[in-house]
Amino acid sequence: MESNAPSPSVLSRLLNEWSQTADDASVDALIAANAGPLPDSVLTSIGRELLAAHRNRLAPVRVAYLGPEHSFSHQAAVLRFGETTDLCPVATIGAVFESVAKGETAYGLVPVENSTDGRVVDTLAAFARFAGVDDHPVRICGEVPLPIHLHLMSAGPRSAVRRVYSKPQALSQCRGWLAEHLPQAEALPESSTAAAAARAKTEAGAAAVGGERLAVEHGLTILASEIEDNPRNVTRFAVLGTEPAAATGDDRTALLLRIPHEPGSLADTLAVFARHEVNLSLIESFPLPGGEPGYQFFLDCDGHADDPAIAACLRSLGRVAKSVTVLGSYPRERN
Ligand SMILES: O=C(O)C(=O)C[C@]1(C(=O)O)C=C[C@@H](O)C=C1
Repeated sequence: MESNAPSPSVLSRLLNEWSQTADDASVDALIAANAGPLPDSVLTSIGRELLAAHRNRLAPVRVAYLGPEHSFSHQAAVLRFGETTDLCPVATIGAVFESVAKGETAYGLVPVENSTDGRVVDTLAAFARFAGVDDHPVRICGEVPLPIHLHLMSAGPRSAVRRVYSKPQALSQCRGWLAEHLPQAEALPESSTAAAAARAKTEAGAAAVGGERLAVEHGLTILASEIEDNPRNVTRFAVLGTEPAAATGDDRTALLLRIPHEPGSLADTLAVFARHEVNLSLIESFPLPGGEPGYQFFLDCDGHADDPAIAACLRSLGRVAKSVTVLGSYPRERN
């Protein structure tokens, strides 16, 4: 019987022809020209996978993420780097930074902030720790906004659930639902949603909160779907790397500022952004290391550090702040 499926050699020719000249912008162009029948989301996945497969054949890439497999960090890594990339699960967010810093992996994926729950403390703590190290090579070179849908899953029935495990951020994103629908259950922390699912599989009376794929992989039953308190729940991941990303005209810059611990110092700092007409999209205060009095601040602003306006703003900041660390400039992704 004749098959309509292209042979592997046709596929690899296709792969070569399209991806030899293609880059990330080509995937966007593919979507812009899409007249069906495939939906944009499918075409985006195909384009990205082709590109990733070709790049990996030329120079294999390793990427660290908070595992185990099928965590949201894993999903973000697949979205950004494709299934053919060597995706390496590690146990903590700090270990993702270490892996990139030591050159064990070229990139890392870490969650930075969630639209319901706010900042991810472990990530900011790692940035704060590494920013103090001279010549530290880890920087942000991209972002991945990922819609987060949370499901309650268990090996037993809902009436038997006494403990609900997940990463604290995921538990917090559905704390209203848990309080209303499972008031008898104790919410307990795990190192990731994927680790929580593994535990729910073996522990009687335990359930996990995580992504749909985890239930499939661990043979758990979904007891309640989409339990996130905010239906537009999105987590923004940072892509860590050691090479700076070039300016695209639609970029974001992440900064860590240490400012004098005295009245008016934060106001003076913010006035610099206003004077240079630079828009801020995030500001988070964070304690200084070693219990020193005062705070350090994480800020995201629109633009690239190489843009003249941002470069001038950074020079002025250098005059009011004790230290200014550019954590990275990278293309903005819209979700
Ligand atoms: O535990 C996971 O699955 C993760 O990838 C971590 C993480 C986070 O810490 O924010 C990522 C996305 C969701 O917000 C929940 C958990």
